[in-house]
Amino acid sequence: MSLESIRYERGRLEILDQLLLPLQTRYVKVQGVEDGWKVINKMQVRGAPAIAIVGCLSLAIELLKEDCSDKKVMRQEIEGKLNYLVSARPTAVNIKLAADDLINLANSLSADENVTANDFKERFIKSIENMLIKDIEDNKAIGKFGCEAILSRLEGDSHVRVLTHCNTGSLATAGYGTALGVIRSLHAAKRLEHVYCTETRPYNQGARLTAYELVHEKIPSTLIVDSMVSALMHARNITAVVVGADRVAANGDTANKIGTYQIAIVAKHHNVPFYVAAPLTSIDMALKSGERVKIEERPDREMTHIGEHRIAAPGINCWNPSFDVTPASLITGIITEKGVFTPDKLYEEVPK
Ligand SMILES: CSC[C@H]1O[C@H](OP(=O)(O)O)[C@H](O)[C@@H]1O
Repeated sequence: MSLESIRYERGRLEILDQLLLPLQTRYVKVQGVEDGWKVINKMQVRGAPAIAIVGCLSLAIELLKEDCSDKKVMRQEIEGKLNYLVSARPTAVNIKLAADDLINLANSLSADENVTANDFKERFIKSIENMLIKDIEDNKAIGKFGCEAILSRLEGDSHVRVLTHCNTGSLATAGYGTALGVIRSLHAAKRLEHVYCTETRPYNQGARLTAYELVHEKIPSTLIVDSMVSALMHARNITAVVVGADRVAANGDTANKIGTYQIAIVAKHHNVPFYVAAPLTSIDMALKSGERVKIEERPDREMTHIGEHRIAAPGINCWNPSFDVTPASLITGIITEKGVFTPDKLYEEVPK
């Protein structure tokens, strides 16, 4: 079993085709930005951080092959290719923020007369490669802070039962994961009694990917159908819910996988703390609230079929939004690599 969603060395990028998991482990070569756009849009690679990292690495691969001596031309091409990559999926903000940072870097390298075209290329590609390392460091810090936050609400050394949704692990990031990173940290601290993961229809990130990661690491876990969340909270004493994020607005409203909003409502009803785990690269401080988040709608076939097998009546209309927005009022805390913030304090307290 491989949990490495991204395989990269300079000049070579492969991604684990997550459409084939858990039954097949197959890596797909990414040889430029067109390949990068395709594997993101088809969800062969998915997860807000992984989308940003793979998209930018696909640009690094393409740039390395180019023999360009004109920095201004390079800068222009970089901007165009990054804007193209951002268009692959609209809801997660990570790739947009990464593109903005990289365009700013390209502008400053292009304007600096002491920087040669080769220096430009080297420093630009290095900046993208650093995203891989930083993402894992951020996730380890998220795991630590999230573990501390959940345990701080308990007395003694009791063990916790956690519910999570979708996939936020090594298959959604460069490694370790965000919400699943919190779960890994609780497990490492020997304080995790059990984790429940939802199947997360229709792409089944939970049943196919999160379950895959949990089984691989022998973390005590149970898969539940999305519609079981209320019954689970009624029947089992769930300590906390921890989910990921695709775009957190400045007021703490959070866009995440479809179904997150209703889990937050059920958690509120049962007085179960509801945490969002997300790196700062998932926080869109330019967005005042979740009202205006663009929610991606995906093809009907992702609902009506599992693989080649049709499971819905031919001719039925479908509505397939890939995300929903959980209002800040339902969120206990936002766990980042810089600490845990209540939604009302996020804008003023998160380091800019
Ligand atoms: C670590 S962020 C993962 C985030 O992305 C997932 O969406 P998708 O699988 O469509 O890329 C889901 O919303 C997760 O919470």
